[in-house]
Amino acid sequence: MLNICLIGGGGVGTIASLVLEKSGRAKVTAVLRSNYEIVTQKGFEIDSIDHGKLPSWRPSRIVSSIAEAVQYGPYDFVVVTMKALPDVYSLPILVEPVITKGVTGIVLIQNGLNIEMPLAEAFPENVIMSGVSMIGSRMTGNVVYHEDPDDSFMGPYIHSGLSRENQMEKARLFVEVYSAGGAAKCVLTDDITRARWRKLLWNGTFNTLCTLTRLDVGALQRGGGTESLLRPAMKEMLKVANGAGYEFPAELVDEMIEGTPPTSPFKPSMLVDLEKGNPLELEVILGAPLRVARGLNLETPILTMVYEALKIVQWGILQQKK
Ligand SMILES: NC(=O)C1=CN([C@@H]2O[C@H](COP(=O)(O)OP(=O)(O)OC[C@H]3O[C@@H](n4cnc5c(N)ncnc54)[C@H](OP(=O)(O)O)[C@@H]3O)[C@@H](O)[C@H]2O)C=CC1
Ligand SMILES: CC(C)(CO)C(=O)C(=O)O
Repeated sequence: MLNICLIGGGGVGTIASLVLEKSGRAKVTAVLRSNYEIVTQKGFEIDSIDHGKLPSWRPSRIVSSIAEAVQYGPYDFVVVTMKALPDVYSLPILVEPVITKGVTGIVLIQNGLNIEMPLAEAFPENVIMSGVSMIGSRMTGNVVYHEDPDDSFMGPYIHSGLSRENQMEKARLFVEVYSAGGAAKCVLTDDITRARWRKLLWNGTFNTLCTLTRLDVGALQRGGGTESLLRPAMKEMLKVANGAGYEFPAELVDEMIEGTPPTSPFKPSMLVDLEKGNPLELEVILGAPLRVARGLNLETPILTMVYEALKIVQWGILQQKK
């Protein structure tokens, strides 16, 4: 039985806890924050495309802080399903109390690029892995509405502190357990960064342009944004990915745009965060690839303008939070 600490009981984290517990091979201690009280009292009310309706579900244990979770360690894995916000908090400092050197695998199920790097630097004797998830799952209070299947790539972020085999083994174990819990699809990959770049083509453009215009993905296109901003921005992202050594065909841009029809009322997570007044995952979704572009001397005029504008939006959100 794996002992797992999961931090972040939102849309993704609740479904991940459920899947891990359903495997019968893991006990989850979930660290909750704003929804701690309500979930303790009522459980999570889940409506899931993969798992059906669960009126009052709880993981093995719920705690209100990482400090409280420490006593239930050591953990085989710490799963992080908070928003990736390196400009707001330091993840290595936050998780440090629940990490046992050489033992605990750290799993980041989050959007963005290079999110694993600071953890690999802080914990060179631990396996760091991450998940690129295509799930659609939203949380309000204790209510989870999971509408798109839990479909992900997971794999180790290979670093020099441990043997490659050791890192692949630990990641394989996590994927095995996650798959056993009834996730729609969970595929082990030895190149998680490639999966991250591919998803960034969508997140780096749809998420950011919808947030800037405050429009859903359909309205962004119906309003005339496809040829003026969306496609050129996605081509810039493709150029940076290719420059970084992650080759994708030019047709992938058309495929991604065609796969997101102008009739869709879908709001990307960054727009949802803006509407809730929450910080945006701007640095990992757009800042990180643009830093790669700068290092490669690649021009990204549209993405750079979008990034600079959203940095000001982020500043406004963080001022409100103070
Ligand atoms: N939702 C989706 O469909 C998808 C999301 N993703 C990615 O998955 C990641 C998670 O997203 P999502 O589940 O939607 O995010 P949510 O905002 O729904 O959930 C994040 C949770 O983390 C909690 N949290 C934040 N900081 C702490 C802390 N210090 N201690 C304990 N809990 C904390 C938040 O609590 P509080 O309420 O107190 O802020 C919140 O419950 C993101 O990187 C997102 O981009 C990827 C694909 C799809
Ligand atoms: C692509 C999508 C919708 C994941 O399912 C996403 O990652 C987001 O909204 O940020």
